[in-house]
Amino acid sequence: MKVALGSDHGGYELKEEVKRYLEEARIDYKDFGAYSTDSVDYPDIAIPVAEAVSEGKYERGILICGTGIGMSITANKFKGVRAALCHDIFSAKATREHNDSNLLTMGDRVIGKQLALEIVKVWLDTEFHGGRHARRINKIKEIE
Ligand SMILES: O=C(CO)[C@H](O)[C@H](O)[C@H](O)COP(=O)(O)O
Repeated sequence: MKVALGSDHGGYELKEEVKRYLEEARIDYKDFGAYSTDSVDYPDIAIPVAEAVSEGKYERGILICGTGIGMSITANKFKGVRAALCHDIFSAKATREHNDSNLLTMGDRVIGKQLALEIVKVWLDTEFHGGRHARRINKIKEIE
């Protein structure tokens, strides 16, 4: 699995932790920035990451800002991107099983590092359940 990873300045510290986790787990990823805590506009990072997922260059994306909201709003503008803002384990698991979400967003100013890394692990490891959920996703695809 290839993961496109990005953050703005508000999510930089957590992105670096997620990078360390992906490296330890031997999961292939590309860091699309930010590369420091210098202020950057979240769409400037969300757009290339969501585009890469939309075009199928990366199977999954992870975007982190202060709240995860700006990243989620931006990423969900892209065809085929199903971005899910998750700050708990239940939602992270459910959004994979039910929504086949291909992009995870989180807020570094909202949750702690340990919970965030557990969310990343569950979200990456959980399979889509298909069935009735696929029918619902197809209805979303029809309006894209
Ligand atoms: O996009 C956001 C809110 O939806 C993010 O939390 C940003 O990180 C935040 O808006 C950045 O705020 P700052 O005051 O410029 O650090």
